[in-house]
Amino acid sequence: VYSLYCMYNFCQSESLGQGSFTRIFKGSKIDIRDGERHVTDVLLKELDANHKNCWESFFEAASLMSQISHKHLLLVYGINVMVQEFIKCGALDLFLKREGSVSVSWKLDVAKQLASALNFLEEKNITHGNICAKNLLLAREGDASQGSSPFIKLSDPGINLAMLGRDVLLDRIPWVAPEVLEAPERLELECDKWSFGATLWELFNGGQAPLQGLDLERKLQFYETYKQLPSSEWTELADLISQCMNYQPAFRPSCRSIIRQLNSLITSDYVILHAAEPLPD
Ligand SMILES: N#Cc1ccc(Nc2nc(N)cc(-n3cnc(CCO)c3)n2)cc1
Repeated sequence: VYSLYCMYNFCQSESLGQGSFTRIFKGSKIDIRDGERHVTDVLLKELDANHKNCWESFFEAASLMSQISHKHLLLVYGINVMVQEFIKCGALDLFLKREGSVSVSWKLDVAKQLASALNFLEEKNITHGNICAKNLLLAREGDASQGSSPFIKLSDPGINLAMLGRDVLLDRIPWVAPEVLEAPERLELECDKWSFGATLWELFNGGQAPLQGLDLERKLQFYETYKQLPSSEWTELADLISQCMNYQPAFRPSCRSIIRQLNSLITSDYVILHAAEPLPD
């Protein structure tokens, strides 16, 4: 395998000028092979903003060049780099593990933001297919004492579920909805509701992965015997999670119902009793 792990980093400062539609930068490609770092100088060619409309031909040319090789032809290392906005605090699961205790209202705020992102996707009839705390990025940590609240962004779903091998799907239990295991090519909106339930569970369990440590056989049995995740002592929350994780897709709540139930959770006295930050005196 040529390069197991390849990270591009390029410094905007080393702009080498302009092509006709492109800007070019000097960068370095870092490969780690047999535990050694190999740094290769690269040139990064970026389609400039006002020519985004011809990116197909830009990529076509690049992919053509990357498929052939000749000593007098330029080597194109790759074009499959997704460039995302860098989100300040990274993935939510790691944040929750690092942070330990965040307040119940902080968690409900994050849950509501995810629910509104799902509501938006539902209105567009778009199924995400990979809702989990790992794919929630924390743009703003939020600080109760400063009165600022957290702000999350849902990451891309990654490779389509239908393209993944069965073991990968099994390993995604309990985030992947049971019906998806049998027909991963027929993704319906309801499967995001199931994953929302599993993500709520992560959110209220310090970011730990549900069913962690179970092997694939036991994970499959969990579905085959219609099991539910260990429920929270907060019964209204446990109810919402089990409604979302209903084995009958049609019985799962709509996004509007999820948002309504989250709003009533926010007003419940459980929040006051379990505020992680000291109560205002
Ligand atoms: N310490 C630290 C730290 C790490 C990362 C970021 N920022 C950032 N920005 C993004 N656009 C995507 C991600 N990201 C993280 N894990 C995944 C894979 C699962 O989705 C994606 N992280 C900020 C701080």
